[in-house]
Amino acid sequence: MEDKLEAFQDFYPDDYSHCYGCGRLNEHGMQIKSYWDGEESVCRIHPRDYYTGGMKHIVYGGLIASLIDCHAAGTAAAAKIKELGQEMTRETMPRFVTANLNVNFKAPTPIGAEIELRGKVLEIKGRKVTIGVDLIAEGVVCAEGQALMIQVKETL
Ligand SMILES: CCCCCCCCCCCCCCCC(=O)SCCNC(=O)CCNC(=O)[C@H](O)C(C)(C)COP(=O)(O)OP(=O)(O)OC[C@H]1O[C@@H](n2cnc3c(N)ncnc32)[C@H](O)[C@@H]1OP(=O)(O)O
Repeated sequence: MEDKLEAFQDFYPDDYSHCYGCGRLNEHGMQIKSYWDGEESVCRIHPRDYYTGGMKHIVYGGLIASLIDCHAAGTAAAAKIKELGQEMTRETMPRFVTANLNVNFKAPTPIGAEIELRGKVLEIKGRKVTIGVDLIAEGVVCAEGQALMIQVKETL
């Protein structure tokens, strides 16, 4: 039976599915999955307990940045295809890479808690899509990110 495709990342073609954060074909990666939830995008993940940041009970900041980055990349692709009025398919899904990423770390992110990433499309300007992402754990916004994603030219 064919796999059911539904997360944004499921629509990345095989050649583009090796990202450590979001590539479904990277067996060592986090394989995050992002979805629409109304006008926002959402991703939920339980990072493994060895992603510690200095102290045993705190998530590593680089991992937090990676999660925000990959959720923003998926959201940018999904937002662009929505703007074009097209369906997500492996043939049509545009590919975006990060040109700029800013993360504000607001509170320690506890290890062991489910992390929720909520993305908002802030601007779509041609190939440039700006996404804001809140990273939430135990009801607290632990980090806020903003990413400028650029659609790669060969996928236009
Ligand atoms: C490349 C091949 C790999 C393909 C893979 C695809 C993978 C799809 C699967 C998903 C995977 C997800 C992965 C997670 C997200 C990463 O982690 S991606 C990895 C980290 N990011 C990178 O490696 C990107 C490295 N940088 C680059 O390749 C190129 O600089 C970029 C970002 C593609 C831009 O190059 P370009 O297409 O030649 O852009 P260019 O025409 O110069 O500029 C376009 C516009 O963007 C603006 N711009 C460009 N860079 C910046 C910047 N840093 N700051 C502000 N504005 C900027 C320009 O000013 C310009 O604006 P306008 O004049 O149009 O208003």
